[in-house]
Amino acid sequence: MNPFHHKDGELYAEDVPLRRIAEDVGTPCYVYSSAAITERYQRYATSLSGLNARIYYSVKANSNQAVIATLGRLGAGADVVSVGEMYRALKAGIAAKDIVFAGVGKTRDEMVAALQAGIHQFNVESRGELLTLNETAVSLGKRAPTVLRINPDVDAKTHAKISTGKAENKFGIDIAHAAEIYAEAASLPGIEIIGLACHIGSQLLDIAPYRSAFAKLADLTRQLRGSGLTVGRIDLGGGIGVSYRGEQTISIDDYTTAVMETVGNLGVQLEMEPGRSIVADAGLLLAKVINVKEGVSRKFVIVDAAMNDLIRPALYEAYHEILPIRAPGDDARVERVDVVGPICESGDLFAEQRPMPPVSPGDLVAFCTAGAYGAVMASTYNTRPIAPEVMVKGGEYQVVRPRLSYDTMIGQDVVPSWL
Ligand SMILES: Cc1ncc(COP(=O)(O)O)c(C=O)c1O
Ligand SMILES: N[C@@H](CCCC[NH3+])C(=O)O
Repeated sequence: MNPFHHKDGELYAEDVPLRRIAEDVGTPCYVYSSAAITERYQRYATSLSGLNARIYYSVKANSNQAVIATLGRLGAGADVVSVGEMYRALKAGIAAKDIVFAGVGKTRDEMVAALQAGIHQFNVESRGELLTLNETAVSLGKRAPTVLRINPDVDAKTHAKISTGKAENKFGIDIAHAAEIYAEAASLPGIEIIGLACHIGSQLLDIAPYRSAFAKLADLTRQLRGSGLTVGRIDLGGGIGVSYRGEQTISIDDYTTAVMETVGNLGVQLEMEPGRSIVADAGLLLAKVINVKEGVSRKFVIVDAAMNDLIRPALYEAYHEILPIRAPGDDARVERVDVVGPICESGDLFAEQRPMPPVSPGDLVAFCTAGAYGAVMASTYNTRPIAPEVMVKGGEYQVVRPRLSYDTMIGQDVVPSWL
């Protein structure tokens, strides 16, 4: 289902006209569809239902508590990468026993907080981290439930900045060192070593890298078991890509087949950490055209959203479809424009030479597929308030994070008395 659709010439989110949200909440603002989030999650749950598998929603993709709570109520756990995310997940109603803590640089304080909370699992990414976790757990009289995140040295064939499974990436324990470190983990009093994990990257469009990574984990599992070690769990990470501009992506059923054919007969508990594929196309960024400027060589559409609200185009040259809220008529002209924000950087560019129906100041536009890695990556650069977030359910909507006020932003600075 597409939660965003034109009706009577206007773009709606479920049963709510986006124009009404813009008038009520102001722009820019993020809008999420709870029906779409629910449906995206259910697709995973249904497809994986024949397997011994559990879904830990990757909170980094969209950590609004309304989103986490929606997924928690459907049965998802949470994959977090900081204690801040752990606190958010807990506050949104996810139990500590349903939280997985991944990340390449967990601090000792974070380990203490997660051990005291009693989380489900630590995904450990290096020998140094393993030893620190051991010491920390022993000092608290606890054992840390642990899986080792393996770097399988597989090319995920995605953008270099979001590829995580090659040996040159900072993530995970090199597969060549995995057996030795796993055996060491099994000997440590503060570590309960349970299994393995991997996550080879984000926005994967091809199933082949998954197959080779999972096959490597299956071989490693057999090798470890051959040396008398126990491997009871494998966390397969996230990464399934979404279609930003009509590209073909991996179907969840094909993914499930690849899982079954590689690690499905090892008798282990399986875990997945999807983020983007659950929330990306369940959200959009709503903005207003401030001005249309005719340059010598180009036409610029200047909108009130900027790279501080949605950084993906500036950071990864990512494509987001831009839809006018008023549906263009059949005979509408199309013109090539640069869509830019008001920030003082030439990189504050959402789209270059994009064919679009003509728009005028005051018109509303939507940046599509912005539910993942949108609001969570926002900043206050240029002292721009963080955009509010709105969740829609059927004909209802609610602001799930208000716009940050200027007073809140500016009020945090302290001018030293000794100046
Ligand atoms: C360890 C880990 N798990 C899960 C995810 C979620 O990935 P995605 O949003 O691509 O599904 C990420 C982000 O890439 C990650 O680093
Ligand atoms: N921020 C990235 C995804 C990073 C995935 C996190 N490991 C994006 O917007 O595509």
